Amino acid sequence: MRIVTGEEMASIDAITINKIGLPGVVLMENAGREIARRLIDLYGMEKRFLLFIGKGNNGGDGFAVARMLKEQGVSVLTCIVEDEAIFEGDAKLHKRVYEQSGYRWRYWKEMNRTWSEVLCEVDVVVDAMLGTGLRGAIREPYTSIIKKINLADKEIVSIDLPSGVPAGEAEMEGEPISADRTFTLQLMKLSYYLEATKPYYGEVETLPIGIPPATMNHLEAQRCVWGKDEVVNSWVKSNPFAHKGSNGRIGVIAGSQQMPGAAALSASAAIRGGAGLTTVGTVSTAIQTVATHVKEAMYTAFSEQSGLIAPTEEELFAFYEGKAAIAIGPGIGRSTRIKAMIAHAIEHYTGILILDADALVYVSELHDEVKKRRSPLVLTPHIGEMAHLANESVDVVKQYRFTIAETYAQTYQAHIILKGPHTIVANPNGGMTVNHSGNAGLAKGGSGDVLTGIVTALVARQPLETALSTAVFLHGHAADLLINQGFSINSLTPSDLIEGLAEAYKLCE
Ligand SMILES: NC(=O)C1=CN([C@@H]2O[C@H](COP(=O)(O)OP(=O)(O)OC[C@H]3O[C@@H](n4cnc5c(N)ncnc54)[C@H](OP(=O)(O)O)[C@@H]3O)[C@@H](O)[C@H]2O)[C@@H](O)CC1
Ligand SMILES: Nc1ncnc2c1ncn2[C@@H]1O[C@H](COP(=O)(O)OP(=O)(O)O)[C@@H](O)[C@H]1O
Ligand SMILES: [K+]
Repeated sequence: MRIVTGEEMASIDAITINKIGLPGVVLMENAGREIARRLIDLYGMEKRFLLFIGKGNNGGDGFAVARMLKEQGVSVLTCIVEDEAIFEGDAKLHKRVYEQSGYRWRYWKEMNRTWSEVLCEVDVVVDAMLGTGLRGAIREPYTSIIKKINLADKEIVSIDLPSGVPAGEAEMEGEPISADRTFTLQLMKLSYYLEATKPYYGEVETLPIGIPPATMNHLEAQRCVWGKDEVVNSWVKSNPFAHKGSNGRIGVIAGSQQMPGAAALSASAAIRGGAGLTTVGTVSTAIQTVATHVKEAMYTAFSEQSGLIAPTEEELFAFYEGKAAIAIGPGIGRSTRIKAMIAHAIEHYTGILILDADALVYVSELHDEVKKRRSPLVLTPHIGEMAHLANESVDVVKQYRFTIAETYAQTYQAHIILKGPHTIVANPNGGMTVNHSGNAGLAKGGSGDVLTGIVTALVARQPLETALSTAVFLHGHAADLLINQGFSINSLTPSDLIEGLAEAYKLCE
């Protein structure tokens, strides 16, 4: 499913109406029917509804919902927010149909006088005030009404968007509706995936309103949800005659004297993640520790300096030999020799190169080398690392994570896995996916090392772009399954996660 901004949704609506020829009033009728059906499913026939109607098309949806609820005998109070509001187009037609059906509405100004009595008569507030047409700071009378609704201690259901929440990356200006539930129409809205705006949505359900997929081909940004269906449908089954070599020879350059664990986590995750042959390149002291935990891997002891790897050029070329993918970063630490190694890999390694953690620190100093690279490069930053790469503040990256990941991926022709809740995968061709698995149990040192292992294993045996999105999904899915099996969010560990992959991978098999 696509993820869109308000402007993109408006262009899709316009193509549906003007080119495909499906009138806007039909879309509104569809929205009304779907929402009324879901409201009755969820709350039953006995609950009393109060609908707030804005003067744009979001309000038009509201009239359609109110009419359909009333037709079925449900109790509905309908309130037009703006005094003397002039309705136009599709919203005007739905207002007229509502009125001609014999149903009444009141203005807010009048309802406000008896607000406490009104509240005693209703159970659920339905917010059809502002949708994708919101521009700038929330104005009166919406500001005061939103405040009153939020304070009313009633169940709140928003249509399309919680009123006052922008659909895209624009910053929120003013207090929006704090919904318990949002029925978003046809496509997911981008602000659902942003830290500042997601909490206002409550539970989200996407309802179809009859917009054909052909109306979306013109969109420059190709953002899609990556969930179970996408994982299963894109999975390329392994050949039953596969051997360890054909299942992917990969390398993990990770760990140091101080941090051998990072190498163990990445390597075990790669092995559990399906890699045929995994070689770990690290310092000799780490090998002793890691090898007792990761028995299936092979090991290369690199030259070292002060407890950190400092591989020679010969050692690096030998390590690259025959490997479909190599990940560099977890626990390697920082030094000029490490920077030289990253530069070398970017320039000379011709397989799929994955850079994570400490390796990312040097990428912003190696942007010229990155631009010259012709083989695939995957970067796996969390928000802080992305801020460093893009030379922006963490707050800016949080607010504009889609734009920043997309721009970076296109500028440097790199695949970006921007981690966090709803991890984004941005590909150099402009395609982006947003992950729908995972939970706060992953917010623990080492979870990223596990992801790197899974990514490295999968890119060696699945098509690159789907491998990245699927690796992110399976990482989160393993965490979700463990929580369902009774693990607590607080005590979940990256090692549990690696064990959990066995169950998570069943989805694909
Ligand atoms: N036929 C269709 O196209 C379909 C559309 N659909 C539905 O329509 C929604 C989009 O409709 P839309 O574009 O009319 O905008 P909408 O969200 O109702 O708001 C516009 C109104 O808000 C006002 N306003 C703006 N900013 C404001 C602010 N800061 N503070 C206060 N007021 C502000 C603005 O006032 P103005 O600035 O023009 O005076 C105008 O009156 C979409 O979310 C979906 O629900 C679906 O049914 C499918 C078919
Ligand atoms: N609250 C959360 N919900 C979902 N996923 C999360 C959450 N917090 C962290 N994660 C995931 O856990 C991983 C953490 O990676 P990273 O920040 O690199 O940590 P580490 O330092 O452990 O390597 C990422 O895949 C991230 O998407
Ligand atoms: K709304």
